[in-house]
Amino acid sequence: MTRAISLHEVSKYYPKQPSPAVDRFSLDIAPGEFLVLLGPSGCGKSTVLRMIAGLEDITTGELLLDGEYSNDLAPGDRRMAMVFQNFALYPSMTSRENIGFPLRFEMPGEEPGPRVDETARILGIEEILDRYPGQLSGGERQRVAMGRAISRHPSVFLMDEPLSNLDAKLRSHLRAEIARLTHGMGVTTVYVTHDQAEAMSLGDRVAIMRSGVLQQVSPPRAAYHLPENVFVAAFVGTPRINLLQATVIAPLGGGMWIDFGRQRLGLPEPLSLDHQMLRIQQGRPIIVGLRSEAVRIAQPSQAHAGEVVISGIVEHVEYQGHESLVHLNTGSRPAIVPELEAPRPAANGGRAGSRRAAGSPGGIGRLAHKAARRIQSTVLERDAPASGGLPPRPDHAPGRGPVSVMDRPASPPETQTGDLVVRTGPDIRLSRGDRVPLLVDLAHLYVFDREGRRICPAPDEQPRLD
Ligand SMILES: Nc1ncnc2c1ncn2[C@@H]1O[C@H](COP(=O)(O)OP(=O)(O)OP(=O)(O)O)[C@@H](O)[C@H]1O
Repeated sequence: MTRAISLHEVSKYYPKQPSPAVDRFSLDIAPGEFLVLLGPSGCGKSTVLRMIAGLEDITTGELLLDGEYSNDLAPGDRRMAMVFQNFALYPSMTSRENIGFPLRFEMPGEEPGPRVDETARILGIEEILDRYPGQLSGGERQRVAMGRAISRHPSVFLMDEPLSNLDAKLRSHLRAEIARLTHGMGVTTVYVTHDQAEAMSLGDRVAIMRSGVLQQVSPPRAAYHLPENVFVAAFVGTPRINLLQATVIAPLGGGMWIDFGRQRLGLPEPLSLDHQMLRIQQGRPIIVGLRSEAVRIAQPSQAHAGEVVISGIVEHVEYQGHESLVHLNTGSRPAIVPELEAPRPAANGGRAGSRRAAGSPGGIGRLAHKAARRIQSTVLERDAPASGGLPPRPDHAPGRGPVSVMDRPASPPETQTGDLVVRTGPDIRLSRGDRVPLLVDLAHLYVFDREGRRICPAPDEQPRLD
């Protein structure tokens, strides 16, 4: 039997800790669902998992299992099986004994052999049943650990970074195996990871946490395409989304631009509904998000409808075999999400940046409060645009831009990293200092407000996932 799990406003305070490890966490997990808890180290994922398992007391809030209040239910009565990162096998027992051990308690008087054999068949580990953990590879040990969980026929699997001790190839192989197994068995699974690629490939839904606070729960595609805030946008996706500080310029006479300091993006007219909504941001700082698929290096003559032209100067080309990542300087100021990266080194030894506390949105009701909790201190901003060899500020009308193809400035810029990373084919030949035209696809433009909330595409819009 598989079961529903509901957490209502669950908080966890550890002794002597000033702030909660988990802060008013609410989530409903459907029977048979594969739910991934995703977030950076220390954000409270394992604590949530352990509260579901009954290994950690809930300080405030409610845990419901199949609708029944279960905060005080003993771990052994929850019919849940856990798989940990460190395999947790008994070294003096063979694989067969490790898998059969919990069954001796769950099915007293019954011979565990048939269940162990059935499990070994499912996992393809019949060959190693008589070996001890010390005689197994990491991947084999983790299979045995999973076997021990599966053989119990639990109603819920709780997995805490079960693959993080394995090498990349094995991880991807076992990931596929876990997906196949859990979906095949239809057992509710809660899976903790800090690896966004793992979360995206495994989860029916992904719950993204930051500093104990749930940021967004959605299917992986929505987490990628419609991140609710800048933290989610930055955490999900590889290469990481480009985040640039900008302002909206919308003169009364018409037209609208997004101004990055040295360059502007002209929004095509007639303005889309989403872009019209940006008018209220006029003059306020915003954060623009451009995923790598939103920008391409190409001649302006190749621009499709909805693409506008800016330019950038090549700082560095990262060859990756199947593609290259081109780091460019567009003269913009990156916005940095604190937990996810150290501030990038400033150009020419300039100041690294100043932390500005994100303002509270003020008491405009519960939703606003909730949103504020999600996004507190979301972004750092780097003070000055990178200097040296910057592209000129284009004098362009909406929808048009400067055309300057790979002309090499007399003295190349001295910046160490760019503000924009663009994906290209592996064969592109570029050198540091080349100026290249960039086509920005406005259909893939994200805009976040000063507090990091997504404002474009508008939040209440139906997902447009094409
Ligand atoms: N037993 C404990 N006593 C005090 N603080 C704790 C305890 N366990 C966890 N914490 C703290 O609670 C916060 C959340 O920890 P938790 O292990 O849930 O995070 P996590 O997201 O699972 O991190 P990781 O991915 O590194 O395991 C952290 O700040 C951690 O230091």
